Amino acid sequence: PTVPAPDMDGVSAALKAAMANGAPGAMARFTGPDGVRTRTAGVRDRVSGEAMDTRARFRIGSVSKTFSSVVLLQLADQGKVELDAPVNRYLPGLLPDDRITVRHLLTHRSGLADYSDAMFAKTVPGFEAVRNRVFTYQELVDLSLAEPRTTEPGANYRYSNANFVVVGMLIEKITGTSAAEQYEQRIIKPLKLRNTSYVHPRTEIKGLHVRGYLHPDEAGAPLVDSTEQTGSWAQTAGAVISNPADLNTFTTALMRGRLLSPHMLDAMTTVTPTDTTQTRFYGLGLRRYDLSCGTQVYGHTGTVQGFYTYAFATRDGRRSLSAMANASNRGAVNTALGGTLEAAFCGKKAP
Ligand SMILES: C[C@@H](NC(=O)[C@@H](C)NC(=O)CCCC[C@H](NC(=O)C[NH3+])C(=O)[O-])C(=O)O
Repeated sequence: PTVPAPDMDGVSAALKAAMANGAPGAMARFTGPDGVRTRTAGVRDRVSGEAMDTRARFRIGSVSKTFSSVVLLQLADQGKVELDAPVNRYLPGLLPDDRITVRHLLTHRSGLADYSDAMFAKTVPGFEAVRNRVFTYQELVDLSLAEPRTTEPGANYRYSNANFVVVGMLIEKITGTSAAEQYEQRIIKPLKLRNTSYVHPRTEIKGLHVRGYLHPDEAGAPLVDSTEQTGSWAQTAGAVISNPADLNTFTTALMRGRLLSPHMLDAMTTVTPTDTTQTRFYGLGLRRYDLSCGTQVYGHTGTVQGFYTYAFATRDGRRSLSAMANASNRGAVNTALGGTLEAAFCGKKAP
């Protein structure tokens, strides 16, 4: 069946809207049956004034959760972990409730509180306090367990970074190697993602990269260059670095069944609603957005200091889009950037 061509003017308009709302720059890369289309706006570095560049690397935030989910689901495919088993079977005594299962982590239904809410209640002080800190997984889990749980296990969707920190612990316990090693072996090398890395706790982004800018809570206060950070507060929940081409390669390979068995990919894309709009859903470490033209796209969003990211593909993997704006703590930028999805996947609005 023919699919609508991407509305790249609409994509550009969304990037410009992201800038108008406070991003120094933004970019998008669409991959489809007619090839690759890219658009950029503004700068990747406010000091040098160097233009945004779709080859440049950046922090992808929670798109990392989909990388972590793929690794764990590959282990499930290999029979090394059972999704409906208690987490405590693999990490004895870690969680105070044996009813919390591996699947509850991947669907954000564990009830484990998100420690990042308190950590970043004051945006810039919170960031400055952790940007050079190295946390153990256990320290992050302890921060979560210090707060009340947010739901009975399995009862409600409650997004939490803690879930994917525990996923990182599971990956390392089950494989006996680091998450970095597992990303490399199972995703980065097989897909030849030459601009994707997990360098936690190193703070710099190697090679050609975008600088990210954090908006302070106080109106009118100067932007904070948040490019260098350990990302240790997020780790397997948000510390992967990538670029638009690699993200499109990743989401399309995932949807085309190159990373998981058909059974496991079906499990991953089996979703439940995350809100009452009936257009936003979550599966296993994967979001589904239902667009106005009826197209359903699968992937993840990312928010990390200085960077907003969208990385989505159609279920058949024939079309993908990744978009990034180098600002954060500015919801209007994130919303504007999200406009790239409708433009790219639904095409030009009928006149
Ligand atoms: C929601 C998003 N989640 C993620 O990407 C994870 C890794 N990021 C967060 O939890 C946001 C942490 C605060 C960022 C900071 N905000 C504040 O400090 C607010 N006081 C900022 O905006 O940079 C997702 O799944 O799409």
